[in-house]
Amino acid sequence: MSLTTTSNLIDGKQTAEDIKAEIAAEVAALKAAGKKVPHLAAILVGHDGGSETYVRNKVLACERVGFASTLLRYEDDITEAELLAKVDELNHDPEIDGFIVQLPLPKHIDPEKVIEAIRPEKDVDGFHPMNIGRMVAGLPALLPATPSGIVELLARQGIKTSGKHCVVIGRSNIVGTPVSILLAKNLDTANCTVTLCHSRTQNLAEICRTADIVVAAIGRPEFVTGDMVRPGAVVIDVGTTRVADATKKSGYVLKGDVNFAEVAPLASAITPVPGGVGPMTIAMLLLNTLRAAKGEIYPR
Ligand SMILES: Nc1nc2c(c(=O)[nH]1)N[C@@H](CN(C=O)c1ccc(C(=O)N[C@@H](CCC(=O)O)C(=O)O)cc1)CN2
Ligand SMILES: [Mg+2]
Repeated sequence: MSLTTTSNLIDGKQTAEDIKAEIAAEVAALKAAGKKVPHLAAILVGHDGGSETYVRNKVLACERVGFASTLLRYEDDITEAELLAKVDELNHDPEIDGFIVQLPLPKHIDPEKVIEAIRPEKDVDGFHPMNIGRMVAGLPALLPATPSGIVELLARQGIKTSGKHCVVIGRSNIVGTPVSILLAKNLDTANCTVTLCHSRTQNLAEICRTADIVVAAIGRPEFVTGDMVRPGAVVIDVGTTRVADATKKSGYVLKGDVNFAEVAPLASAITPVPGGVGPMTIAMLLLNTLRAAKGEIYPR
């Protein structure tokens, strides 16, 4: 049987819609019970095109599920001290259940310092060391959205992970490192044997070919080529790089970290870009906001 058909596509967009419908039903129930609806705030610094899109989509997603949302925009000359003061205001604002600071930040601002300044119970990105530490320890935590979105996507597609060899390419704090930890956890939706590869890994292609599941999160367009993937592997593409293309109205095309034309015919299942992991990131952010509002992880 040929695997070259679209039947091996993992529809992250639809899965994210399903999750949003579940969240919307919970919000409707909260409303019906006379309770406050969850309120997400987002801080956006500067005018990066990708960040503008992602934050806009986060605000639209809040509307979709019935959350309140607040967007706080600052120019890219905001000082680190000023930004930390805004974070502190949100930390102490009883109306706000959770908030994010969109990354990347301008070079003069230390993202680690900003992330550490967010109260863990409002850290709906799941980036604070307290949430990362709790995740590593297997304690209830607000989990980082893209990693938990990948695990959820595999689970909802019925893709078996237990005992499988998963090769993660990329060790960022946002995706590669946390997803490698999550996938190795003793959970029904994980239980993988994980190899974490990065820019210094030797024999990367060879290691990749041993994978049952490849997670490409290296931020290099079309890095994973056909010769790196074992026929029948599951391929999860986290990359969303805007590559200049004068023939497009937008001036760019969106490229994943996987050479889709080469890899899709080999893979038993593969996420597209767009429409794969990206929408799951936003759905899981909403889920974290609901959890924060309900005090599920850190009781109020
Ligand atoms: N504070 C945060 N900053 C960043 C995060 C994050 O989780 N929190 N992750 C990425 C960007 N990101 C979310 O913020 C994100 C990236 C991509 C998508 C997405 O839906 N992509 C679409 C395509 C959209 C487009 O046209 O560009 C897709 O893949 O279908 C959502 C969220 C870095 N920063
Ligand atoms: Mg995607």
